[in-house]
Amino acid sequence: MSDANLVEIKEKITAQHGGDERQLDVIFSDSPRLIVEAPAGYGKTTTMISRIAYLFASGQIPNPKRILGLTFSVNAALKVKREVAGKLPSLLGLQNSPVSIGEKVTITNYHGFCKGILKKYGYLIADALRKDVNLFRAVGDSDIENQTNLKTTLTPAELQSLKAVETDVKEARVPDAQTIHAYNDIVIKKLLPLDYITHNAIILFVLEIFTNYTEVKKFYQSYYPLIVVDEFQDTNCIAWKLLESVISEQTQLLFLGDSLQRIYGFIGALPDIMSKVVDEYGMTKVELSKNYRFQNNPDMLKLDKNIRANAASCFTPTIAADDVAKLPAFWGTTQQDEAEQVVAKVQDLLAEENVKIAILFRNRSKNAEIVEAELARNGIQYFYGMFTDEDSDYVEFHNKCQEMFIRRFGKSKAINKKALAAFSDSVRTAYAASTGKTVDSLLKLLDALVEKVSIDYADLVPEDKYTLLLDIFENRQLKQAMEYVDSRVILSTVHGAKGLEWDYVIVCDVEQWAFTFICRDCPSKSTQGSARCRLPQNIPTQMVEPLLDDLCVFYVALTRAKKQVFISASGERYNARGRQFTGGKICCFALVNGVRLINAAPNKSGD
Ligand SMILES: Nc1ncnc2c1ncn2[C@@H]1O[C@H](COP(=O)(O)OP(=O)(O)OP(=O)(O)O)[C@@H](O)[C@H]1O
Repeated sequence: MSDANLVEIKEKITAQHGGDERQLDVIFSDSPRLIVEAPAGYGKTTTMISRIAYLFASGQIPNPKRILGLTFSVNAALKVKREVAGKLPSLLGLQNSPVSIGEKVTITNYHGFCKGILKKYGYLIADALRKDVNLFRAVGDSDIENQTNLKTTLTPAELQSLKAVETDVKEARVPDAQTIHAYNDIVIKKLLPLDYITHNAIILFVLEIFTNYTEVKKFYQSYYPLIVVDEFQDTNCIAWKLLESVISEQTQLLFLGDSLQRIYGFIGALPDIMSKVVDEYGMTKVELSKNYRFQNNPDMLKLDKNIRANAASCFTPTIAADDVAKLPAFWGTTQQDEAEQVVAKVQDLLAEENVKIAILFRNRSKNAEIVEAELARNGIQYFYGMFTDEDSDYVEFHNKCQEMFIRRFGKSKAINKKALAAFSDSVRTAYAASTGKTVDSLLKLLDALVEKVSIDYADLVPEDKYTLLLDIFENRQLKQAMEYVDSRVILSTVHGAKGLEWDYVIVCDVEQWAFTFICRDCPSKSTQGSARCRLPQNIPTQMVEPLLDDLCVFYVALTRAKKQVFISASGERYNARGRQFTGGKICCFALVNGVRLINAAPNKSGD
């Protein structure tokens, strides 16, 4: 490429980024190993997309090498791939489709990456893997016991071995080579013959191949001279081991993430991975400087900054009076009172044209049902998205979809609009006798997803459509299709809302014992007399880590709002078993240094 062309490409990217110097430093960097840590909305994903597009457009990926881009889900990967493809025509003056960039860039998630390797080399450890790995039904290890045919084929000792590895992964301990081999052996001998594979095995098979066949590992190390990872904070221990296996001394790295958005600690996301890799891999750390999501709302900017300052200083930041963020809040004496205020606000906000609102809860509970009933009573249409990954209806629906999908499209992969519509009809028929609202919502999500793939993703090759849909079913990701649902109001858990955004967000039940359970260890838990719960001056050591984990969930909830977030709480709450408690208080997270609650009721102000 000529210098003039390179200058032109750089100028175009600079203009697209509005001259944001920090972002441009990352995009045009010569540094081989970069880690970008930045809060929600600072443009991490946007920067990653431009970096890939720049390297591609400026011809910096020599044939036959590729960039490996890893994201949290195949859905996110697909969006990145489409956006890179979308940028290239303006940079190169050529038409590029996601298919043609696919020759230079592999963008997928950890499981997708491993499946690609197993398709080529799986036969090295199991003959059964000569068959397309996508034809096996993938199950979570914790789900094995719920599948009668799997439970009966495994001896108690084998089941125990599989579970022990699952526990290791959840607790961020990498199993050793011998344990991995023993685990894989059970899956190969007992589960593959029944056409099942486990989520962990998809990665552990590859780790075993890399251990036993170093030439295969070396091939991947040289095939991917640059590895880019988005949402790096959610990498778990086996995914990290996999990544380490494909990093050679020469590999260039770009990791992007935000340690305060790590909300999957409970399933094994490594606690300090963002800081750990800086030294271990000699990475240059870059911080982005501008929040684009909240750029038009000074209070949201302050809120973001101050919550982060609390996390960084173990809740002892010094914040000037001028910098304190106002956070609009509702307080109800009862749950019904809280629900009425939330719904009145929703009605108020809906007057704005095309506005989208999320009502978020930490968990599914009777509290959420009361808000839901109030929405219904006021005739407000809403989408019920209160899923949790462990919910049996939710898991079972994904398993069913996966099974029916593989049966229908596994061999032919002939996916077109008509076939997909027929597929979602057949799932609907399979659930004809079901009356539960979870299944009802899941059927709507399936329709929305199928429509998205049929219309917006019509240009994808059938193989890519197959991979996308199968990944969503395998990894219980239908909740991510909430962004395609045609509903102005959505009820969701915070975990379900990860990576999504709405104009307005109301976070409900921000109460002691409801939003967090660290209260158990808290010396302030029994203080009487105020409707607010403050953190103790000296936080007990055992409380710090769980406190920060829960603060991450609060932070993710707050930062899903593009225009404004509200919180609500009440003196009454119900626990998971429906038991009623009174005398509740607003959770300490909403009262940390640098946050001032203001009355969110329309036309009112003041504390
Ligand atoms: N340089 C820029 N100029 C204008 N808009 C930008 C710029 N960078 C990012 N944005 C916009 O800001 C919003 C947030 O960007 P992006 O999703 O990349 O942030 P993020 O850091 O990945 O956020 P999160 O951590 O929540 O996933 C997007 O709407 C994006 O288009």
